[in-house]
Amino acid sequence: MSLVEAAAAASEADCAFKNIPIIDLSNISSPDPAVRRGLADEVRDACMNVGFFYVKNHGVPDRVIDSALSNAKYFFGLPMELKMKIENKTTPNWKGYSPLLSGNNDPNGKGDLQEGFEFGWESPPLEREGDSEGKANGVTVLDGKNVWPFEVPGFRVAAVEYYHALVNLGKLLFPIFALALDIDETFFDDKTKTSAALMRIIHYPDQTGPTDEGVIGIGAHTDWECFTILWQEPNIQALQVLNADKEWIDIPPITGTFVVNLGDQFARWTNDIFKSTVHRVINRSGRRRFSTPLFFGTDYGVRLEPIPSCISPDRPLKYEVVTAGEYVKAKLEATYGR
Ligand SMILES: O=C(O)CCC(=O)C(=O)O
Ligand SMILES: [Fe+2]
Repeated sequence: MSLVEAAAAASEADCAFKNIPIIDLSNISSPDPAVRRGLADEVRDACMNVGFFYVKNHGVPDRVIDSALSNAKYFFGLPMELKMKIENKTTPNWKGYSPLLSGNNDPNGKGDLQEGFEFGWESPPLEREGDSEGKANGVTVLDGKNVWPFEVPGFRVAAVEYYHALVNLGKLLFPIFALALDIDETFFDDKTKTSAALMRIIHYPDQTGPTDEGVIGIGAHTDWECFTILWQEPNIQALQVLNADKEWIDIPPITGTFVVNLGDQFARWTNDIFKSTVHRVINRSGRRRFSTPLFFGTDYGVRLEPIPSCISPDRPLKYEVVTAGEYVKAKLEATYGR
């Protein structure tokens, strides 16, 4: 069955999921093509019907996650005037700190009840603390250097180690997504040379008690890149995903997993055969919550041209072709203002 036929056969019922699949990545680097094909088939079902899946046996050590998170928690605990020294609106590339309610992912919302810290690629080894030297890959306004708080000496090293662990995982996932699309496993290699991946560390305060409907942790939105690899704080239910019946489905944290969800760039590459599914966060747990998405896109200069097998007379091209950088930049401007 062709991709377009498979997408047409994916029934409304399949997309009215009540939970999301868990995919085991133990064999992601198997030398046996049949094993990789089996994994790609699982990924393909999840991408066509849900747009979200958990991954287990992903190979990222807990120590790396814990170290980045403990530094980030210390950072978020600093006085506001210190955090605001590296506010994202003062940097040319939206890197740095974003205070509570400064971003708004849902145009119908009044602001996202979260503070965050965002950074992109930089190469280890990191020889000194503080401000970064700049991104070796930089080609567009979205690249360029990261900004780091001088007050938290271990943050940069720990966060960049975590970032690279997730970028390496993402680089293993791209060939599987390509196989799932019946294209060559190397299809994304020359489109992901500079690791156009942004990591965001997010702190959601607790939101119990009467709440303004227009203010939640992150309003209903889709992600902008190809896919997101998300770590969620254990034991706190806050993330929800919208299914085809317009029901919000809880996506609880599962120990030892990341959530992987597709974003708009994959929807554009695949003419919506891969779903970029709407999701949101509401933290009514009674505790503050942390999470870390890594948003992994194609290089900023790459045009998001649909893969030919995703177009047919019955399924004409849905999106205007733009570059990945133009797309992400427009979304950053709309979300954080400029
Ligand atoms: O915090 C989460 O669980 C999800 C965050 C998210 O959806 C985002 O930052 O795009
Ligand atoms: Fe998201």
